[in-house]
Amino acid sequence: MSVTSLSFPYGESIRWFAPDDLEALPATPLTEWLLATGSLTAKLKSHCHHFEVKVLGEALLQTAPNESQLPQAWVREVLLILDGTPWVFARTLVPESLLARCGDELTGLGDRPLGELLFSSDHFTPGRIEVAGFQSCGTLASLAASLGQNVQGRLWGRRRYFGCEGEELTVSEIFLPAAMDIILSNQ
Ligand SMILES: C=C(O[C@@H]1C=C(C(=O)O)C=C[C@H]1O)C(=O)O
Repeated sequence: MSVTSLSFPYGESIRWFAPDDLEALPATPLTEWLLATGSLTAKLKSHCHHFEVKVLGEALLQTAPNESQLPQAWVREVLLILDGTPWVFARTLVPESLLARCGDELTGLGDRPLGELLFSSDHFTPGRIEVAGFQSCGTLASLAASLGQNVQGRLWGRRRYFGCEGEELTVSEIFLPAAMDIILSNQ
């Protein structure tokens, strides 16, 4: 699968909301995925025979506008691929101050799922979940198109906070059109 002629980073500036602050959440099957509190990796693996993490890029970068109070962070962007179909675009932001304490674990993941670290290590505590439904007119739509998935209408995603020694890293997970079609066809 040739991912795209675009280049990392792909993340867009997305306005996130607490679930209760949204006027409407999407259909129940998708909302269940958005609000699931366990590892998304584990949940995705239960829906496929072959699970793959494709790393799109990792680097210390400036954060997107309105994305973080931090001017820059360690950014990891991946595609989570089920039986050859990209289901999720994920973007993780790690504060530099956190890198100094547990950076090796986070920056040395490679194509191992981040969730296997976050949900196995005592260093990290899963925190609050925010949700967003947005019209992507930027790099995420282009990325999806390059994957043969055309964005029709809104994309839905979530942003989760993971605490570590008084700091927080964030993991944003955007469900791509192919995933939304499959999830919503199970209504
Ligand atoms: C946070 C998790 O890790 C998953 C794996 C990611 C990665 O490898 O970069 C990013 C987002 C997650 O969907 C999880 O499994 O819940």
